Amino acid sequence: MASEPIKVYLRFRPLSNQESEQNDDIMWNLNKNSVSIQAEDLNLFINDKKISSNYNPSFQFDYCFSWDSNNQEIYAKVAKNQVLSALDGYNATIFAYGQTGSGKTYTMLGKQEDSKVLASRNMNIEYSEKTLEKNIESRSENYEGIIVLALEDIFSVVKGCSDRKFYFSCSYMEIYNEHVYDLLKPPEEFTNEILDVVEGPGKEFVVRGLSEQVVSSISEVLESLYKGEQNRHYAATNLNHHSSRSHTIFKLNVKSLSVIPKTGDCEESDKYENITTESAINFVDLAGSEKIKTLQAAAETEKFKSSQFSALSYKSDIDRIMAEGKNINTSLFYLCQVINKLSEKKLGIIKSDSHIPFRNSNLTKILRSSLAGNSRTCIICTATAAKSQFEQTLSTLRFGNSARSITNKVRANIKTETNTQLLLTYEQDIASLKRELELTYQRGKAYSSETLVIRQQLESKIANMSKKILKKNIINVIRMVKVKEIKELHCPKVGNLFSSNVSEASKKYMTWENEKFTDKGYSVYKELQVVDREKKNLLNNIVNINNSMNCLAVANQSLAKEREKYEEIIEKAVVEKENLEREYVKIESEKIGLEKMTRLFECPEAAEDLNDEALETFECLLLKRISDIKEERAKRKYESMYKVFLSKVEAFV
Ligand SMILES: Nc1ncnc2c1ncn2[C@@H]1O[C@H](COP(=O)(O)OP(=O)(O)OP(=O)(O)O)[C@@H](O)[C@H]1O
Repeated sequence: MASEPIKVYLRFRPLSNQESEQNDDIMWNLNKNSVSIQAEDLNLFINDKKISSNYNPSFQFDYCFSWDSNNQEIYAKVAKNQVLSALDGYNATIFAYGQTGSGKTYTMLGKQEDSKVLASRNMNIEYSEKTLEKNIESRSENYEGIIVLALEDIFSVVKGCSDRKFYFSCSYMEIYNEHVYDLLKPPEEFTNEILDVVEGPGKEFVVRGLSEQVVSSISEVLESLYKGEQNRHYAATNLNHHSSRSHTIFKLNVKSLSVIPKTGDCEESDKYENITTESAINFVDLAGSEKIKTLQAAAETEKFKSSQFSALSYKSDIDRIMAEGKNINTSLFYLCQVINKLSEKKLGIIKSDSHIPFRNSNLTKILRSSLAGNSRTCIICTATAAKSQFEQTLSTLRFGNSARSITNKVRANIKTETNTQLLLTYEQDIASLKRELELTYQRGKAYSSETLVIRQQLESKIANMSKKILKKNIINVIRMVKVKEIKELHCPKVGNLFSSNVSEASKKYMTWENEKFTDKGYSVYKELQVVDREKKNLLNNIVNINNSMNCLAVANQSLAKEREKYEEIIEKAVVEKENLEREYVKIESEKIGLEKMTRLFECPEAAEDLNDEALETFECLLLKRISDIKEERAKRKYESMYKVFLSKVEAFV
């Protein structure tokens, strides 16, 4: 995750007719990246005690656009990169902040006429591919705002992307008097339902029940946008006869899918990787702040009165405008509070774990992920350089300056999945859609027309996903069958077990190819599943037998080794036994000889019975015995004499 500062830009609008008529003057000095008060005006304000003498306000921005800049320049410098990076999985937020009549809506939506005229004008635009190219080429001639310019860029890039498939959906919400409304509802249903802002699992706030329109072309997106514009709250204020009385967020969700071959060994069914990106671009047009006393003055002008029909409606309209103004100011106050806290945290003025009051308003809840989350965010501060609006402009500049120190943690939302994982994701999506559907039923609105529409949408999504899963499952089964066919070539025994099932399955695959998702196709698929199960069982058996055989082979090997060991021992024992036998024979014969000798000594006359050879042997033995005895005696005698000699030598020494 990379840290990325929120980019903050300043845009001054030209002086309005009203300002020019009142001979208002431009009082700000603009540089590329900074803005300050012109020297003569500074002295004037100090003399009038509007600012203190030691205060010379100068504010830094990522870029300051002067009153003669047009929307195309702003878009190219501020939003283009952010918008296009959404196609690579980065979330983006572009929002306009400034006092009423400073040019926020002009920047986001372009030159506004009456909203209904605008809506019908734009809804009639047929955004053919030619129109798209022509618009991009001749941008300086038109008045389109950042949203349209961004859409033109997005759809032009997508058109040139042949290796990726893109999916878009959009939503459009309004926060009016602190209530959230779905601007994409039909006008007659629009104000009926106030939507809840709830905390999602990823700690992100989401608007429950906000509708999402699936769109696939620029004209479809614009149709939704201008449909929503028709629902939006506008009123006349002192500075703007067509003032937005609500904050709006137009969100474009972008998903893309590309499939690439996988390298390395892998299952047949996982030979490809599916790379998906998922992102959202938020276009935020805030309502403009206005001093309450200015609002009151505006409400009481003749111009305003003449636009009303009765005294009663006049009174209630004043009350409404005052309430709107207070709500706008309150929510903008909470937004400033959040921006200031985030900035102080970043600058180390407050602790890094300090509480940021996002929960104070729906606006700050919804903008949390853009101001302190995963989003490439840029803020366009719109203002007037007119002297009469000095205080409001100063407050906008302060807001921008604080926002510049905030950083977000940004990462691309990219997922790489194999077919199996993708299937799992689809299954999980289906499960969560089913849960959502179940919840909708439980809320007891199952039979209201609105719920029926949601249900139909969810059911069609489920049906689409089920079809995808079904198709992928069948492809997997076919692939496995093919693998078995190949195995059959190499392992005929196993092959025989399968051959009948395989050819049966192949035939059924052909049937399926022809009949796709008809009932027959579905029953073929079911049968294929049975074949698949049988095949798996057989394979399991073979694996088990193989395992047993392996065990036996191992046991056999260790027995052979044991046997070799014992054979060696036996061989040695045999040799030893033979040696012992020989020894025994020798000892036995010696014993016999000695016994005979003993007998001859005891009875010498017995020698007369001996033959010549035995007599000679006896003689040899006798002589040897005598010589041994003599030798023994001589040795003993010598040893005793040597001892005597040694003792004498010792005695002598
Ligand atoms: N840069 C600009 N060039 C020419 N005209 C502009 C420019 N910015 C604003 N205007 C004009 O000023 C008027 C007020 O602008 P816009 O409605 O955009 O203000 P806003 O900030 O959205 O006000 P609010 O908060 O009250 O809705 C409009 O008539 C618009 O056409």
